[in-house]
Amino acid sequence: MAQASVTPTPLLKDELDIVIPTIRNLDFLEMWRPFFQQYHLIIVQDGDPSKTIKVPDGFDYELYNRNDINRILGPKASCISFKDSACRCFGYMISKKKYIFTIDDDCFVAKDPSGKEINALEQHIKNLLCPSTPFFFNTLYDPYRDGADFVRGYPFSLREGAPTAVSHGLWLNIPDYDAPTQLVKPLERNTRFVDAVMTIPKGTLFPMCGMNLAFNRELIGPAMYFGLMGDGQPIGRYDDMWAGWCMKVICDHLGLGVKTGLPYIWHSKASNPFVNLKKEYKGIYWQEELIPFFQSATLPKDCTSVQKCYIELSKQVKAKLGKVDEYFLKLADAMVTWIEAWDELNPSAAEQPNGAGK
Ligand SMILES: O=c1ccn([C@@H]2O[C@H](COP(=O)(O)OP(=O)(O)O[C@H]3O[C@@H](CO)[C@H](O)[C@H]3O)[C@@H](O)[C@H]2O)c(=O)[nH]1
Ligand SMILES: [Mn+2]
Repeated sequence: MAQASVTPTPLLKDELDIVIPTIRNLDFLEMWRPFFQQYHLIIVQDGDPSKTIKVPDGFDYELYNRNDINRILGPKASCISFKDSACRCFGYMISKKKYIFTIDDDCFVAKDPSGKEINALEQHIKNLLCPSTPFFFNTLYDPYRDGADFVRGYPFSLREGAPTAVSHGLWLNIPDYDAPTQLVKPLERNTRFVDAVMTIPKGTLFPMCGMNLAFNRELIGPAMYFGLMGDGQPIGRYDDMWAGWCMKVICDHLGLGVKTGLPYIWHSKASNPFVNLKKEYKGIYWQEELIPFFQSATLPKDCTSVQKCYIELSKQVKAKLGKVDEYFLKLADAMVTWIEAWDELNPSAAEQPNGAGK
C-alpha cells in the first residue's frame, strides 16, 4: 500500500519565535517560506507606526510598532531604540518561547557549495540543541556533528560540554563590515563557504552580528539587550556588538556556550557606508576602551541568574565607562530599565538561577 507522505513536524515548532526588525514590506519571507512558514513570527516595525508593513499570506505572526511598544512598556519603552535595528530586542522580551531566531529582512536563503538551499533555521536549532566546548578547544571544530568527534588529547572530563546559549550565523555576499572597511572595499563579496561550527572559547570576546542569530531565551534572554541606538543617540550599528560583549561575559560566568559559523544566509543589501560611518564612528574609537572593560569584567559568585549578572554589569558600566562618555551613564540606566521591563513581562522566568527557564 502506498505510504501517505507525512510532513515531519519542524524541530522546536512551538518553542521558537522568529524575530524580524523591519522598516519595509516583508516580501523576503517568500524565499524563506519552506523553512519559516510553520513557525511563529514576531515582527518589530521600526520607524513611522502609521506605515503599513505588508506580510505575505500564510504566515502566523504578531506585529508590534512604536505605539504598541509604548503602550505595553509605558515609560520603560525608553530603553527600546527607535530608528535602528536594535528595536528587535523588544521581540525577544515579548516572546514567550524558549528559543529565538532573529534575521534581517535583506537576508535571503543561501546555497551551499553543492547548490543545496541552506535551511539556516534548522542549522541554528542543531547548534542550540547540542553542547558547546568553551573550556577546551576541539581542533576538529564541533565534536557533536555527524562525522566529527573529540580529538586525541581532549580531556574526557570535559566531553559533556556546556549548554549552548547562542548560535551566531554568517553571511555570503555582503559581509558585515564596518563603514571604513566597506568604503575601502566597496566591491568585496564573501564567497567563502566554510563548513564549520565552533565554540568561541571562554574568556574570548567576539563581534556579534544580529542579522543571522539564534539563542536560548531561557538561558540568556535577559542579556540580549541591544542597547540605546539610533534616534536621539550618539551611536548606531553597535547594538548587536554591545549585546554580544555583555552576553559573552555573562555566558563565561555562568558556564554557557556560544557558537559561530554555520549557517550562512545570503546578505543582499549593502547599507550606505557614508550613512553607516556617521552612525558608527564614535563606536570605532570607543570600542578601544570598551573591549578592555569587557575583557577585565568579572562578576561575583552570587550573580547566579542572568538578571543579577546584567544588573551587576550595568553598575560596572556606570562606574567605569562614564569617563569614556556620559552616554554610558544613560546606557547603564537603560540596562536596568530593560531588566525591569523583562521581569515585568516575564514574571515566571524572573530570577531563575543560572538563567534557567521555568
Ligand atoms: O532604522 C532602521 C533600519 C533598519 N532596520 C531593520 O534592521 C535590519 C538591518 O537593516 P539593514 O539591513 O538595512 O542594515 P545593515 O547595515 O545591513 O544591518 C547590519 O548592521 C547591524 C547593526 O544595526 C545590523 O544588525 C546588521 O544586520 C533590517 O531588517 C531593517 O529592516 C530597522 O528596524 N530600523
Ligand atoms: Mn543588511
